[in-house]
Amino acid sequence: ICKLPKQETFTVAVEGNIGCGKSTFLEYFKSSNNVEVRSEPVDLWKNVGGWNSLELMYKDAKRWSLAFQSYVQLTMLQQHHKPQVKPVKMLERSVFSARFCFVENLYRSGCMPAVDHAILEEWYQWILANQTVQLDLIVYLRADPCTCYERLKKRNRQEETGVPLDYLEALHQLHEDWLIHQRLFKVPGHVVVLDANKNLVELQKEMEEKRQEILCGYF
Ligand SMILES: Cc1cc2cn([C@H]3C[C@H](O)[C@@H](CO)O3)c(=O)nc2[nH]1
Repeated sequence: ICKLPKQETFTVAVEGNIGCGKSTFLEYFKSSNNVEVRSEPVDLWKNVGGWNSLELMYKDAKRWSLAFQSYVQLTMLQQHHKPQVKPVKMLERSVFSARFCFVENLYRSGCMPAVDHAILEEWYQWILANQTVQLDLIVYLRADPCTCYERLKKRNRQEETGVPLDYLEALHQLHEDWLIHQRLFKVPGHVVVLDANKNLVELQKEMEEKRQEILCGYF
């Protein structure tokens, strides 16, 4: 068996590209009675004071990505900080993927003005310095961009209808740099990689095999 880390609570973040299968993964772990799952607050992003900030960002990233990503930052922080009842807290993405994948992608692709990026970066540095953002393990659902693109199309989320394959390719590269090559940014905690190209049945088998590693977080 594996040993639970000495701290009484254990935080796992499920990371991966758009359409990689995170919701399926979270569904699977929802059934465990010692895990509490915190899905991405997409509904908040789609309705903040009556505005759909997600749609605005996809429609005009230059104008709205700072607004959207700063709201993502706030809501993700709230997810990190909601008091935990069960021993394992499983987050869908984190403040880390917000910064290293999504914000980085918007900035590098020229969709986010440098001043907006600089302001978000200050927020991020302050949060890391002043807030205890606990993260013990990252589960990386690693899938090819084309697989994600097929699933994104099938899911057919209204705000994502204009997302091109190369957007997913850029996000894929940033996830790989962050979680596999670990060149640019330090990864918090330990990374468990699952092959999310697999279909549901095969992926469930892999999740079962790695369940101990994911839930007990032995390193
Ligand atoms: C942390 C974080 C999650 C996240 C999701 N998204 C987008 C990708 C999907 O279209 C949608 C739901 O994940 O939100 C984003 O643009 N920036 C983000 N940052």
